[in-house]
Parts: sequence; structure tokens; C-alpha cells
Amino acid sequence: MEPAPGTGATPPALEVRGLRTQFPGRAGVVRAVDGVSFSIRRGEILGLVGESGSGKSVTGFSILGLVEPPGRITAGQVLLEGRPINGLSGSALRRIRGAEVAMVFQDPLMTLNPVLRIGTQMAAAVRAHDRVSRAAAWARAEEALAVVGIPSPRARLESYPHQLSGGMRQRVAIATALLHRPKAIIADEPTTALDVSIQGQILAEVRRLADATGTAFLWITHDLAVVSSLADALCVMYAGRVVERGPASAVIAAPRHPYTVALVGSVPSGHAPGARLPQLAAGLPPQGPGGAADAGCLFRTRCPRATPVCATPPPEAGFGAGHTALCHHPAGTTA
Ligand SMILES: Nc1ncnc2c1ncn2[C@@H]1O[C@H](COP(=O)(O)OP(=O)(O)OP(=O)(O)O)[C@@H](O)[C@H]1O
Repeated sequence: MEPAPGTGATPPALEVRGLRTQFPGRAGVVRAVDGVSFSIRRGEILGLVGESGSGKSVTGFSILGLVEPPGRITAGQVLLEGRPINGLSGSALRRIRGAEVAMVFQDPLMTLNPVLRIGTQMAAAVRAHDRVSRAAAWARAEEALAVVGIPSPRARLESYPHQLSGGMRQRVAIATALLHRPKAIIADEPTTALDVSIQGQILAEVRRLADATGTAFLWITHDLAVVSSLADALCVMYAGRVVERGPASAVIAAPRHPYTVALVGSVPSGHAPGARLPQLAAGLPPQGPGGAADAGCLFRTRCPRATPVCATPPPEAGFGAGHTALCHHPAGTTA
């Protein structure tokens, strides 16, 4: 998850640097994504976790250049294997989307056309980027369904989306995302709507696919139980900012930012995957006059450890192995 050190190192599969995305709001500008940075290596799964409204989905859309006006990206860079992709023209971005970086949504029906057979739409997805015959495209689609563990893939190609279960539809969406062996897949709550055992099967499959294909995954979820079993690394978002990051096991075993402490503490052991994180407060915290950026810690109004210094920019405290928290008073310290 750490940025590639120095020159000559293999660049991360996906890297986001200082991303800022905002929307005009009635009370001023909503800084939905406020200076987010992370990197994901080949085959790595990075969990992006936080409560509703923390900016996870907008981060995913921003990476793909899919933020609709009046929302806009005001700063930052998105790099795929070291190559900047934001700021590219619409047609250049369309070539990259689907082929080099793909997205899987919570509702596969967002990407599956209900009136077309699975094979027709997957073959079209193949042919959108590769000049191959219709038969070859169907063969690639069949192979992709087999890869994600769909039984009788040839027969399934003939099905319409409504003839498949929710879990099967999500596997189709993942298979479609994998068709072009993208460098990265952004998965936004892809298993949230599924029952726990199906969810577990798909998570195991995703882990295997990341290892086998080298595709990097950004796994967006509110469900700490999901990422604790799936992700290699975690970024915890609060109010548009990454407040803690590090190896998933370290962040969950020893959370340092008081917000992460609250999140982890709210998930009892034996917690059923899929249960929502408690809403710690409604929406984003208030911003400065006219939506001006508040450079202090935005969690301070809800934080049991807050002191007056928390109104000033929080330092990045390090705990080894890439585990850091943006906090004046991280847990486990006496500061
Ligand atoms: N199209 C939009 N117009 C205005 N504000 C928006 C828009 N999309 C998102 N926002 C705001 O941006 C902030 C971040 O939203 P985002 O959807 O990224 O949160 P999230 O962490 O993905 O939450 P959830 O899990 O509920 O999807 C929220 O305050 C939201 O209201």
C-alpha cells in the first residue's frame, strides 16, 4: 500500500495522489473527497472503509472520471501503473475504462442490461476493446464465467439477468470486469446485498482472482467484517479524508485513530458480515464559513480524546509497517 519507493521501483497498479472532489451544497461547498491518497500493488486488495457519506463512492467515481457536474475534481492525480489517467480526454478515458480499470457496483443490474442475454452483453464488452470475432468473444465470455466459479458457463451465457440469482449476477459482473484483465477493479459494496454464505464464497473467489491475475482491487465497503477477512490493507475514511491506513490486520487489531477505534469497537467479535456500521452522527461535520476547509481534525467534535490542539492540522503518527493515523492523540499513546 505504501507509495513505490524511489525511482526504478515497479509502480503501484493504482495510485491516487491528493484527490479532491467537491459538490456545491446549500451551506457551501461539500468536500466529498478532501485530499485522498493511496496506492495499491498488483494483486493487492485495499479496503476503503467508513460510514455512510464519508466519501468512499465519490472516490471510486473520481478515479474513473465519472463524477457528474456540478460535482468536480479540483485536485489530485490518478495513476495506473505510473501513468496519469485523470485529465485524459473523454475518448481516451473510455478506452481505459473497462479495459484497464473496471468497476463493480452493489447492484449488478446497474451494469447488466435486463433485455440482453448474458453472452450477448459480455461478448459486446469483449468487442468494445478487442477486435475479435463474435464466436471468439462468446468463448472469452464463457471462459470468464468459468473463472469466477459459475457452473455450466455455456448455458448461463444464454440466460437473461433476471434468470440468475443475485449472487450469480454479481459473479457475472465480476467476470465482465475481469474480461480484459484490468490493472485494477474498483468494487463498490459488491457483496452488501447478498446473503452471508454467498458473500463468503464470492470474497474467497475474489481473493483467489487477485492472487491469480495480479489485478489490484479497491474494495469499498461500510462492512468492517468483510474487509477484515478480505483486504490486505485498509484505508479508513472520515468526512472525505483518510484518517488511518495500514495493513488490515494491524488496523483491526490495534486501531489508532479514535474514529477507527469507535468503528472497530462497534463490531463485536462474531459480528455478522453485512451489518451496517453504526451511524456515529448524521452526515458530514459542519465546515467553515462558506464551506471553507477546516484544517483541524474533523472528528474532534465527536472525539473522546479531543483537546484544543485538535483544531489544528493533525500530524501523521506512525506505528510501523506502514500503519499511520492522522491524529494528535492516537490510541495507545499518552499524548
Ligand atoms: N451528486 C452529488 N451531489 C451532491 N453531493 C453529493 C453527490 N454525491 C455525493 N455527494 C456527497 O458527497 C459525500 C460523500 O458521498 P459518498 O457517496 O461518496 O459516501 P459513501 O462513503 O460512499 O457513503 P455510502 O456508503 O452511503 O454510499 C456525501 O456528503 C454526499 O452527500
